[in-house]
Amino acid sequence: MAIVTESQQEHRVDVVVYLVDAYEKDRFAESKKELDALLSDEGLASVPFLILGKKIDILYAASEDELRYHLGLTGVTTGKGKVNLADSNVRPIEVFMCSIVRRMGYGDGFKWVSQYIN
Ligand SMILES: Nc1nc2c(ncn2[C@@H]2O[C@H](COP(=O)(O)OP(=O)(O)OP(=O)(O)O)[C@@H](O)[C@H]2O)c(=O)[nH]1
Repeated sequence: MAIVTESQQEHRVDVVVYLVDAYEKDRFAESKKELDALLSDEGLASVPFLILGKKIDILYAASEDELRYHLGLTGVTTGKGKVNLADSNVRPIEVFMCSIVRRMGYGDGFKWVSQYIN
């Protein structure tokens, strides 16, 4: 599932938040296909992508590295913390793991992506 937020006035997309169920490993291929389509959308070329791997509270959910691998993001993600990409042509993209029921993880992701929204 992707949540695309647009600024009200300019109809400009500010960020893509892409949610993947870390527990449903048999759907990773499908998730990768959808994600790849969004990543190659010219209209989103410079838009930051926050990938949220959810349901990590469930036993056997994929680890962050596993999810990164299955989504084809190994070596592609741009780094957590403060990473200045303003002078580069690199689109910010990062994976954060979370549990909605335990209310954990997603805050770090939104904090990370907020540094790239003007
Ligand atoms: N344990 C757990 N349950 C969650 C989490 N996030 C959502 N759920 C529950 O999972 C159920 C289905 O919600 P989602 O998976 O978010 O819904 P969805 O993505 O529209 O469903 P699918 O398209 O079928 O994957 C609901 O009962 C949620 O409360 C989580 O992080 N941990």
